[in-house]
Amino acid sequence: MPAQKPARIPATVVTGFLGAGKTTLIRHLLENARGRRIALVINEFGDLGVDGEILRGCGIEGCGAGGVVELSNGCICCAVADDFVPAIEALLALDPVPDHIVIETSGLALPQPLVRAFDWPDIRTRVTVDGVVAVVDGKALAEGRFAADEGAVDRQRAADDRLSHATPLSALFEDQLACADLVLVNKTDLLAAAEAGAVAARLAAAARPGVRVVQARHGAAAPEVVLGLGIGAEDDLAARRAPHHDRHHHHDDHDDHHDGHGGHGEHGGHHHYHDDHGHDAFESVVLELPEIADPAALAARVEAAIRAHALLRVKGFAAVAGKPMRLVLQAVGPRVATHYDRPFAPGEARATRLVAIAEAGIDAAALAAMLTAAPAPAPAETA
Ligand SMILES: Nc1nc2c(ncn2[C@@H]2O[C@H](COP(=O)(O)OP(=O)(O)OP(=O)(O)O)[C@@H](O)[C@H]2O)c(=O)[nH]1
Repeated sequence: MPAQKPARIPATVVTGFLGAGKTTLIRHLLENARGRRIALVINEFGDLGVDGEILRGCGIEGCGAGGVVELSNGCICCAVADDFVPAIEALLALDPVPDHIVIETSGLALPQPLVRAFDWPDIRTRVTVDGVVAVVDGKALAEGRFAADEGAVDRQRAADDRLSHATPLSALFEDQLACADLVLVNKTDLLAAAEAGAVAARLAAAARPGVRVVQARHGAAAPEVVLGLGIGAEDDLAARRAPHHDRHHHHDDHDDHHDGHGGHGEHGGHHHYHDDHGHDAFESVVLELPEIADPAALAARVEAAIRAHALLRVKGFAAVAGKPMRLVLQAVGPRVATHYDRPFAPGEARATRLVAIAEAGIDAAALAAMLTAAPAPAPAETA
């Protein structure tokens, strides 16, 4: 007979903007789980499944052994009852049941509708929200990338004074922060100690009173700090609303305006995130490329595309001619990084696929042309 489990399984919701380090944190938690069975629910924007792949491909023993469920739809919101409840039920049906559930939300998702989903009658009796952890890219914050005055969107906003003055970026960031029970200032390796301290102080002032702010490098926070907060977040949702909703807002229940069913464009997946004003605030474009010759040339093209199209995030995998290993490409803001993670499995397609995410209005065709443009001839290999 399986050991007696507590009445309700704790679930930790990991929120945080695109590229803040959610997957990195979760990987660290799994590496340090010490026998605790952690099940994952991964919800990504864009339909590439990169995070699940990274977590499964990490080669850590027991990594994701507690079960991994992917919700392919980037926005957990009104689609919740369709996708989310069965995902949780699948994890609850595991034998033995997981000790803890960790949910990685998409970097563009609001945590509030997800927490609300735990109020669903069939879920509520069996799972409780242990806590909401907001991972923040300390470097991006220090560089002002979430500042409320970011150009393009403000112009659009100026044309419609019904709207709040928060940009989709800053509004989303505020929402994620307002929902947090713990804030993890990540990427402090890229900051001087004083800068990191200043960012942490700013976040502590912006978060709800009493919320702990801790600093981390490469998501390295101890499981004891992140898991087991025991909050029961589903019971105090009303307190978890960002101030910008009160400034100009008239919707009775804005969270339900999110539409998880992103439209599908011609570029193999074109997702939209609707902000709470009903705009398509963000979009993703999935690009399929042939095997590439030169990782550095790909990285250079991605870097140029980030500048040209103001991309917020690019990630994916590439097959490099002559290399048995799969290349992972990651870009957050202006920086592009690549590394090889694992060999392609026998029979696995040697595909190159990238997902690019930007604020709405991106010219997907021009972006695709830019990234798929025939590269300059690769430098001749010397034997
Ligand atoms: N220098 C530095 N890089 C980091 C740190 N944490 C994560 N990264 C890198 O930042 C990139 C994004 O990290 P992820 O963990 O994938 O971020 P994420 O929040 O899961 O991203 P999305 O799922 O796309 O929203 C990766 O290239 C990481 O290796 C950190 O503390 N310092």
